[in-house]
Amino acid sequence: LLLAQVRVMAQDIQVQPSPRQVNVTGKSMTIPVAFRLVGEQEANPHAIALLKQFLGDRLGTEGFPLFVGEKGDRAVRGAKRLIPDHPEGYYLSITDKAITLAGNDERGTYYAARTFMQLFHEGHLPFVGIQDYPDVRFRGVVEGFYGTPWSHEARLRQLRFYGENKLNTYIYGPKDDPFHSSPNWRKPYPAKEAARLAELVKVADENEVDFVWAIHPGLDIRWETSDRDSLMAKFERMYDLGVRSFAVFFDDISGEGAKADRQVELLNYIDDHFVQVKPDVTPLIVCPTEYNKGWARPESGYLATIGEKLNPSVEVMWTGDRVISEITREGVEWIREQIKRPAYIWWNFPVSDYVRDHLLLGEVYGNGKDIAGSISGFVANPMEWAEASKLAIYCVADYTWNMQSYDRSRSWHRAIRAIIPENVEAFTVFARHNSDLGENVHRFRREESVEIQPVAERFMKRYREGHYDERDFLALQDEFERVAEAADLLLIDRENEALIEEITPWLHQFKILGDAGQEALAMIKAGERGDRELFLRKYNHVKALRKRSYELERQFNQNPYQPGVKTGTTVLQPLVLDVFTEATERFNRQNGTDLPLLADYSPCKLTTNVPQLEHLPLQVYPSRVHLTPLLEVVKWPAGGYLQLELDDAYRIPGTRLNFDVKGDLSWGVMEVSADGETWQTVTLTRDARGRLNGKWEDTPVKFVRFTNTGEGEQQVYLREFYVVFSL
Ligand SMILES: CCCCCN1[C@H](CO)[C@@H](O)[C@@H](O)[C@@H]1CC(=O)NC
Repeated sequence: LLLAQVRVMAQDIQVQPSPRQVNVTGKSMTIPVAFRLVGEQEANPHAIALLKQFLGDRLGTEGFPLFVGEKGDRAVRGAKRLIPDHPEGYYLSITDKAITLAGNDERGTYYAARTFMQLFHEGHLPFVGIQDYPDVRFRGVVEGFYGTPWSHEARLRQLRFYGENKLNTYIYGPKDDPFHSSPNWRKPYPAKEAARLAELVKVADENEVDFVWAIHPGLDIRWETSDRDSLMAKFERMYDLGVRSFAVFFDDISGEGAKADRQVELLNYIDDHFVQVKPDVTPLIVCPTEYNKGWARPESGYLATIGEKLNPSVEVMWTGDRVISEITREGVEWIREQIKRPAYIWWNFPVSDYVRDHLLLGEVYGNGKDIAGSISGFVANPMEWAEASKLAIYCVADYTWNMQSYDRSRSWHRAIRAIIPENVEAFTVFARHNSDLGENVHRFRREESVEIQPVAERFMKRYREGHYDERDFLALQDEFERVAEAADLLLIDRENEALIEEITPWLHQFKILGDAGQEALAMIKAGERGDRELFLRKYNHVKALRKRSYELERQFNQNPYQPGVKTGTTVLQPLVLDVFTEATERFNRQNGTDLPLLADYSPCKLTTNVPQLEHLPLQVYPSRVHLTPLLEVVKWPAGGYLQLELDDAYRIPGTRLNFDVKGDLSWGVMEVSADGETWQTVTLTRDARGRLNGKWEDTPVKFVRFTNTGEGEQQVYLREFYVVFSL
């Protein structure tokens, strides 16, 4: 046995998530050529399987002793006192005599094995004593977004990723799976999907992940025993597929399904007659209809009913003070009072189904580090891009395991190394400029391009004043070069093909951004040197790049909500536009020319007095304006209006309203106006799919508005609202 000559200090211990207590002697040993497992019969079989697969042919009947087991098992009898008395806790020790992996429970042993595997790096084993356990009981991901559900392969990769990062929960709840939600929640999965779900459950088990199957019945549930029995039967079928963890989602619904006492009656029934009678089913989870403070209405008594009448063993989910929000101590203490139990956090990040043209690759920050004692779970709702979501998921794993030691920047950098170790630098450049959401209906924003932002701001200010600092110019040029380089390096990356496939449209957009940035800066230099020919070359190149960018937007990631491919929208894109505009305006003044600037205006302005519509982004095309549809129920007060003001007077060959609403739309009227004063009503006709169509072929108009002229508030789903206009 050779004592390795390297000293290993606590900070050299690269274990993810960060362990709670690490004691080192500073010494280490070379890795034994052979190990013998002690305790195989009693220890968690998944931990044993993992170790066997990892150690491979180093494993034999002779060799360095590796004791594995749970508290009480013979193999780890000596370590009993050292095992933390917490769910999923473990004690790990490496000495020159033996290695011990001792779990407080089966999952703890599995985590000890995972930590042991991480200590193998760099070819030696540090002499160490680790006592570790997670802050948050249930940690993981809720696949709960609108949009294309993750593929089967993506889900398998996710489950293995959770095993590696000590996440123990995956909640299956894709809004657009018809067997999870309406219309087929009552029906069993077809054979093929059922087999896939069974495989997911198996792989989840192997990775010590609870596979939670969620049902979303609220859109059309009837409060009768027939639907209750349908739901129970569906849970039984999922149980037969191997599912041992269940959830009921009542989010994003209105009407009958939203009634608290009915929901509670059903949930208690499920708890009493299914969860509590099965020997091996984990606590039932519910997502309430009032799932954030912004939507909680004390007068409705909804949360009070949940708090007082729902069985205490049922977990209640919560997204925070708003639908998309940072989770604070104050916020979780508030909800705990209402529901009379710690909340099970459903964190709506990095979900991007309301900003589908953006990738959210930034750091995970803003959540309190002092909330562990007040919550029972914390699951992240991800993007439809499974691999790209791993960046945030990795950080959530770090944060929920050991909050106090969580470091947002260290975690983010480690996440990138874990996901794409061969192209860390390139992906870091890409991710730091693809993290903000842009203007959105939830007004949730994230930092972006943090390092270069002050340089860009200072440069533009001084450039406009006529004396920029050359060092700032060079720093910006360098960043745009890195952008272009990163895009090309990542486009040919073959190490994580699934990731590259997801982000390829954004990589092409990123390359264009890098080139456009460099060329816009070159316009400045050409202008200063009075080199008209060079200036015009660069000017035309930037315009061509802009056009390519626009065409890319039309070609990729088409969806009815936020189609297109946005990148660097908070700092770099505006900078390119500002530099181009300023340089061109100077050139025009110096040369008496009238080179057009880039068309980046929006020919349409939205005004409304309906709160949920106030910040609705518009999708503007050459002759059409789309409102971004909303996923949630819109409360449209009497007198509430939505108005579009066009940039000129147009005829309207077609306009379409698609409000998914119970009953007719007699309470609303669509009108047009040329001056915003006198209005004419547009006749709307309902088509086969219930959508309302209208048009205005008379005198051209500038304004289109829709008003609730009825008596009371209406609740609608704003599925589609667009106006086609033509000169
Ligand atoms: C604003 C209500 C629409 C949906 C809100 N969030 C997410 C963000 O868009 C979306 O993925 C949807 O599943 C989810 C619903 C939700 O937050 N439930 C607790």
